[in-house]
Amino acid sequence: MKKISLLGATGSIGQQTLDVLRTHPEQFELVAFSVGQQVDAARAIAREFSVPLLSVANQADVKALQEDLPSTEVVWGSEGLVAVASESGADLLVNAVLGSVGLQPTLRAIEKGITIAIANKETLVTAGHLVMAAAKKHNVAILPVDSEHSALFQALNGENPKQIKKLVITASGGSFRDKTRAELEGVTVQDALNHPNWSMGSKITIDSATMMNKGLEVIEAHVLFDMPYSSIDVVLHRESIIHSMIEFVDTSVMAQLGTPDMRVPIQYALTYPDRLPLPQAKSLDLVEIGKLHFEKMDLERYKALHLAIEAGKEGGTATTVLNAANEAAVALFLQQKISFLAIDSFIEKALEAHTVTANPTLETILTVDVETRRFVEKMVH
Ligand SMILES: NC(=O)C1=CN([C@@H]2O[C@H](COP(=O)(O)OP(=O)(O)OC[C@H]3O[C@@H](n4cnc5c(N)ncnc54)[C@H](OP(=O)(O)O)[C@@H]3O)[C@@H](O)[C@H]2O)C=CC1
Ligand SMILES: CC(=O)[C@@H](O)[C@H](O)COP(=O)(O)O
Ligand SMILES: [Mn+2]
Repeated sequence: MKKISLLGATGSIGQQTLDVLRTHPEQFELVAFSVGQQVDAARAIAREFSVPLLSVANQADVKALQEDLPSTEVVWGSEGLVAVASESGADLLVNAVLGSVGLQPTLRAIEKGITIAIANKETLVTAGHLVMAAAKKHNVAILPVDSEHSALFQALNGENPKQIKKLVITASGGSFRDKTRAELEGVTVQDALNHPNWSMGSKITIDSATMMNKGLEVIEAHVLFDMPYSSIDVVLHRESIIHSMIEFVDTSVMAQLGTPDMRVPIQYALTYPDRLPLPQAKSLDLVEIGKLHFEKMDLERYKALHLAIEAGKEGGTATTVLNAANEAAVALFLQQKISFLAIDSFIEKALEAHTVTANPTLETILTVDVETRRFVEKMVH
């Protein structure tokens, strides 16, 4: 039995992780999990999987949950996330929490030698150098869950990374892929949440619509595969069937394909290097699909992708600012306090106002993260 801890159990990735655990009860044991606000769902998960450790976001929820769940220790807040990640005796942490709040639990789990299955891309964007250095020091595997990075990892399949010529990351184009930039004036939250191919949490769905998701993924690929930005391409592929590709030095291209279903990369990270059947996933039928389409990515149309690539090239705290500004701006858009087009202009302003620190410490990253969120929030008041 592999012991699993799960950050973000009530989210889109968290729920699909639980679905994988339900499919293979003989393989996996859930030893700890966290939620944010959804305490009723937490109660149900703790009971269904008989979980000994649970963390919630708010201290106010602890007492009632503890009374209802006598066999579960209930903890809370940022220390609670660290406890779930690193103090539950897990063999593997699935980090499916949203945002850079996932950074410290990830670092603490790595220090304990726990394998990391990472969906939480914000952690790799805000402080990828710290995560990868810690993983190297403690000889811990960082297994990608994000569909594109899982695809790259599967396409690489243990071959020598030095023989990669370039990575090609595919992008669906998001909710507004058929609109010009001028047509984005006045689009609503509801319009933006209507992703053509994937059912995901709100924040990442907005990131897909701005194309910041692909920007974060380019940085994530740079961090995970140690590739220069000049060797990472993005191509628009509206069907989301090819999840990404690697071109090797001899021009041979390895791609990973499949119906868009996050349970596949989630399960692969849980079972790696083995595979297990996943009966609920639909087999790919290329004849039924007929045609796959590819288009050049327009960096003027998708300003957020351009900002992300530039921040990635700059390095240091530039990606911390990019991520924190994006998290804050997307939250404001979801609260209908700013327009869709304000998202990338707020991020641009935050980047312009920031003086980059190279090779930042954890303390610097946490400070820059907080300051950037304040900077963005002040722009609406
Ligand atoms: N959804 C997808 O298909 C994909 C997602 N990802 C990445 O995976 C991560 C999760 O995405 P997704 O599942 O869509 O997100 P969701 O919004 O669906 O879920 C987020 C989870 O994190 C919890 N959470 C949010 N904020 C906090 C906080 N401050 N403290 C503690 N817990 C918190 C939520 O708790 P609650 O709901 O109880 O408040 C929930 O369990 C993101 O980094 C995303 O980019 C990557 C690839 C694909
Ligand atoms: C499922 C997944 O990995 C998402 O990150 C997905 O890639 C979003 O789609 P686009 O950002 O390509 O629209
Ligand atoms: Mn992705």
